[in-house]
Amino acid sequence: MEQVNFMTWLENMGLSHPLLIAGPCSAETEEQVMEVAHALKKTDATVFRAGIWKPRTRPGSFEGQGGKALAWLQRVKKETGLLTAVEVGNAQHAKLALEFDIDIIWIGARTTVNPFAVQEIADALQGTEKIVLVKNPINPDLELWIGAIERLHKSGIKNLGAIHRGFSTFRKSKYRNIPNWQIPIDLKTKYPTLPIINDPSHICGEREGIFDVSQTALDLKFDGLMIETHCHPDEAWSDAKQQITPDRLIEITEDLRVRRDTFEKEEYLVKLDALRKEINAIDAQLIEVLSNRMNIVENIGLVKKQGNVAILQNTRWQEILNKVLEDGQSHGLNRDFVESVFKAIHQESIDHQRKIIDA
Ligand SMILES: C=C(O[C@@H]1C=C(C(=O)O)C=C[C@H]1O)C(=O)O
Repeated sequence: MEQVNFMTWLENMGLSHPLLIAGPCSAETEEQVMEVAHALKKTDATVFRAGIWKPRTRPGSFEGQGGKALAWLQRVKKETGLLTAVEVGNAQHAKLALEFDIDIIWIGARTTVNPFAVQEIADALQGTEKIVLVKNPINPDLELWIGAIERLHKSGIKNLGAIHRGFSTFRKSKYRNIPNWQIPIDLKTKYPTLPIINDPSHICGEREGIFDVSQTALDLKFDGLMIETHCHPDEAWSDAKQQITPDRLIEITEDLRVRRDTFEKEEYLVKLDALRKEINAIDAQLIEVLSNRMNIVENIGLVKKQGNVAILQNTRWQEILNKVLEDGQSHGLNRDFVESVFKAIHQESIDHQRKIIDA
């Protein structure tokens, strides 16, 4: 995909703050949709979202009102001036969204994982001037996310963007979908102008964490937020726990801080420069230390080869891991961080020893 300015559609909105997309998880009734939309007029929201085709994990949950809710969204636009956004899961949905003049069409996380479905949607939307956003796939796979965006781009769709809604995990976590911030950062590195919207509602899966995740997103220079909003969240037909009221949305956006891209004052730049030099020196030391460690690991590999002993020595590895976790804690380092660093080191040690033993 060539580097074009993907930011144009967002710049054309002329906003003085990050883009805010808000609205209920699901369009339930025409009254509910209109009530939320009118309440959102007093917030910073520019776009009204509502799910009308809901991919549910198991049958029997509310699966959305389907095509008939598209007319309700048209009424939202007419009465409130808000732009409208829906999720599409197949080509038929995409065609209907175009027919009903929906402004923003997004591809859901469960659809992004399937290149066949994405291609069919890209074909249905071919050449559209509408804004098309791609949610990250449920699994932490940057290439799959990029692939979906590229399919749309190849279909002549210029007004593109991404939505970061977090990733499924088997690990216990305070999030419903772990953010894995490095993945959207990698996407931004590859396509610097591609707008990325953060979806704290799906990352958190509950109301409490929404402010913190939104602030993190703004600190990482995300271009907007998509926050599920409902006038009576506890009575919502889907995802009741993660929806907030329009009043709470106002409180959150008032408290959020938008940071500058770069420092304006020289004195800060001087301080920053000195600290960055220290970081550079420490990074050089880290590389040196890691390389020394691998040399010793390789020597152990030679001994193992002579003795015909297996690479993995789990008792020793557990002893190391427990020791570093303890040391890490006393140095104020996050446990998950220390664990993932040392697991990566252990994996690399195994790879180095394999080269020695299998040589
Ligand atoms: C280096 C060794 O080989 C493997 C790698 C380890 C490490 O990187 O610290 C620890 C145990 C082994 O699974 C070893 O046996 O000590």
